[in-house]
Amino acid sequence: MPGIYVLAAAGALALGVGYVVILPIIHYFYDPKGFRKYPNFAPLAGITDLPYCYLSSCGYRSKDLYEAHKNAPILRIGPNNLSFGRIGAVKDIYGHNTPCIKDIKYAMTWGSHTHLFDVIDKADHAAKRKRMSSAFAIKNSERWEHKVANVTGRLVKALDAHCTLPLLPGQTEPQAADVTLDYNKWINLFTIEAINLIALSSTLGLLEKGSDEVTAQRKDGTTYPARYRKSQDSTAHAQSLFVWDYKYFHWLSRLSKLVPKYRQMWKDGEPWGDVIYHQAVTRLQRYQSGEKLDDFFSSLMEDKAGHPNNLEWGEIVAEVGAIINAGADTTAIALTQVLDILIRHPKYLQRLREEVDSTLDADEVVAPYDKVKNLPFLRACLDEALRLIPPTSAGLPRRTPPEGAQILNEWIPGDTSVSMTSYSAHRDPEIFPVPEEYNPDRWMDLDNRKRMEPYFVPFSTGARGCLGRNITYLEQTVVLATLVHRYDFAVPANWKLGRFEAFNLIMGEMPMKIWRREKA
Ligand code: HEM
Repeated sequence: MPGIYVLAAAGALALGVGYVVILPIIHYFYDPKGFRKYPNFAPLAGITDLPYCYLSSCGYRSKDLYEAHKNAPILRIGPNNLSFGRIGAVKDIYGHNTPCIKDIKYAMTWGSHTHLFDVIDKADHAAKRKRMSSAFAIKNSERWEHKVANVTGRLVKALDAHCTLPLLPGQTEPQAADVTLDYNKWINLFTIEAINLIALSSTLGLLEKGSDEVTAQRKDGTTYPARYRKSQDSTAHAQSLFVWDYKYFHWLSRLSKLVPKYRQMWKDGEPWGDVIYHQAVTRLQRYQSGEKLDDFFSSLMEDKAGHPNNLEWGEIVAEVGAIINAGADTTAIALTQVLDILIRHPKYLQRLREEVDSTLDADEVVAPYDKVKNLPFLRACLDEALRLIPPTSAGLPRRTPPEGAQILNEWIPGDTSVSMTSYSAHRDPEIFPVPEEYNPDRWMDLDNRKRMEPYFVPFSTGARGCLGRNITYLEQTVVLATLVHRYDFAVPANWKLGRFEAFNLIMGEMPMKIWRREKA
């Protein structure tokens, strides 16, 4: 009798191995889509998605892909997954007329309801986008300037408390005791507060307590303390390692919990859903008590004429999550990078200061948006940083329609996963000469700007392009102008900003000495 069990177990094992290993190998040689003509990004990429998962654990996936694309316009990065490395692919994959839709990668992390960011179906997306787009329109975004000014004022108060005396004449490096600030931490607290105020009229008090500790709430109503940024980043980090293998994502996620490092990562990420839920419930209670507030939540609940949208509660929670998720870390990454780059390019920092100083009064604390929104060099500095290191550098996965699609003059069969990184797009030397150089001047000539803009895709492009563009420029413009007007900065010698690419980049600490400028 035991022999039968052994035989059955051996049979099951053989079937399992056949399914997981042998079938993909047969499929690779059978090659129904003709993908073997494309170079593999890694030796086994035609057979399994695991090499791409491995690449995701290495640090900066998009940068590595860019290097690999130098000799190959199209790379096979998984059995059914092609990466494009020439700029013409941007329009074909992401442009307004693309037949491609978001790939099933987005469905891997669906909750009970889809939201604006992860919905795949075109009609469902159009309905969601229409509901939210008036709130995101430039006129409305600018209406929220007072919210951005409020949070910037609170950031200034916190930074003032970290100020030290100016560097001595001739001193180029800060003393260790003067490095009082992790700028990246504070700018994250700023963007979390800003998006929660804009989206939900909520103030979390993070800039006052200097930490990301908030309340999380389970579906049964019980609450517990949680870390906002840590749970958001850990979720993003853990998901980004395995999500590229659509077939085995859930298995790999479970298996990874056997490794202490990943188990801890998933655990740290657990409160994220409950953090969002608490924010949504708190705002709903205010809505139900009749408070009239000017924020995104109001657009979710009612249309412009004040008629109820009658969304299911699960969808409301999902949309709240999408906005506060998409709207904070991206802007924090941009603001961290641009300051880091400017500190390393003092001549541009000086030019920016002169431009900002020429429009702000010496004692003005928070830069009024009206005064700084059209400063050309300020915008050039921001755009050049977004070009050089896009906060979302990643190849955003799209899926060709069943009948296939023409990409980069190649016919790509249906239901294929396709992508191009903005990191590569921004390095096309024909469009952006000397692409590795930080050169804000390339944005100063209007004709040149017009020529580059179609290929400048930090916010992606087309129907699925970023809706929060106006809001992030509002935040970035006000904050950067305020900071360079009021402070001077120095970072330790030999220190380098750390980056890990999850879906967006996750930035390391930015240790800094900060002091008030004499004239401000
Ligand atoms: C520097 C800042 C930002 C960058 C670099 C950025 C980048 C992007 C990118 C690349 C996408 C496309 C993602 C994809 O196809 O998977 C996107 C979509 C989106 N972003 Fe942003 N974003 C930024 C700020 C914001 C802000 C502040 C908000 C909200 C207030 C926001 C809300 C959204 C939403 C809702 C979508 C989904 C749009 C749709 O699918 O219709 N983003 N963003």
